[in-house]
Amino acid sequence: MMAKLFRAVIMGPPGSGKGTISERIAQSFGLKHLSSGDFLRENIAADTEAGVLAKTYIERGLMVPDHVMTRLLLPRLEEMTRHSWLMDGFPCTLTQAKALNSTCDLDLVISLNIPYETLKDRLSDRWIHPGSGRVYNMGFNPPRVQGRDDLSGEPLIQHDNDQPEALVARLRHYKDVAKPVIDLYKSKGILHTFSGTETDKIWPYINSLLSTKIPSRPETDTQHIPLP
Ligand SMILES: Nc1ncnc2c1ncn2[C@@H]1O[C@H](COP(=O)(O)OP(=O)(O)OP(=O)(O)O)[C@@H](O)[C@H]1O
Ligand SMILES: Nc1nc2c(ncn2[C@@H]2O[C@H](COP(=O)(O)OP(=O)(O)O)[C@@H](O)[C@H]2O)c(=O)[nH]1
Repeated sequence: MMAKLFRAVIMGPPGSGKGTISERIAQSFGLKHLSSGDFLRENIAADTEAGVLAKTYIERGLMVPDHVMTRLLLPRLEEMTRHSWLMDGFPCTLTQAKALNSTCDLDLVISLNIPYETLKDRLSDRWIHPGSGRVYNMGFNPPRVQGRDDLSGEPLIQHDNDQPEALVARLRHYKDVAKPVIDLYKSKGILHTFSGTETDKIWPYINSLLSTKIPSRPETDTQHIPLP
């Protein structure tokens, strides 16, 4: 059991490696990796009222409105009083960040700062297993069988909005909405920014930062567990 509960958020533009790094953190430090995208997909699959609503936005390549996100996520976080977690994909906006603030005290925020050319290259080569949200990259972490998810064997797909034509608008939007969130966490003294073009080079810095903040690693809690 961890001595003290630890709550962290990872932020960054599309393709910056949030999901990839979150998995490593979950494996190394035993935090639960919570992903807003996974949580939305679960709600969509379960046909919940919020899931049906969220789907109409996601299908159009739009962000889900703040009130839908907070209504979905905050009650689940409130249930996790006995767990340490790392949240990936939430908060995205200042409204979401303020709502999260009223629910819990964050210990740390990781912000990934990755050059545009790198994001473009990675995303144009990102393949996704739509059922689980597992991601692959044909150069960096290819699936064992080309075009197939490692666990289910189901086909992988690419998202239109990962292609360069959509990326510029997505990045501009990310910068606009994320800036006040980053400023908020900076003013609280909990923001740690990591820059670079390769996850494998950034990872040791994140690893050593977290090693100073999370002394022990529980033997349980080692898997990626999407929100229930
Ligand atoms: N915090 C959030 N606020 C609003 N919409 C969200 C949020 N998190 C996820 N979404 C919606 O769910 C979709 C899927 O999210 P997910 O994080 O899996 O993928 P993504 O958009 O490809 O992000 P990234 O490229 O950064 O991994 C998003 O495109 C967006 O429409
Ligand atoms: N070439 C390369 N690809 C990477 C690297 N890190 C992550 N990726 C891939 O880049 C894509 C985006 O990473 P992901 O973790 O999904 O980023 P997110 O959108 O911020 O969650 C995925 O296809 C990853 O497999 C890296 O250092 N080099």
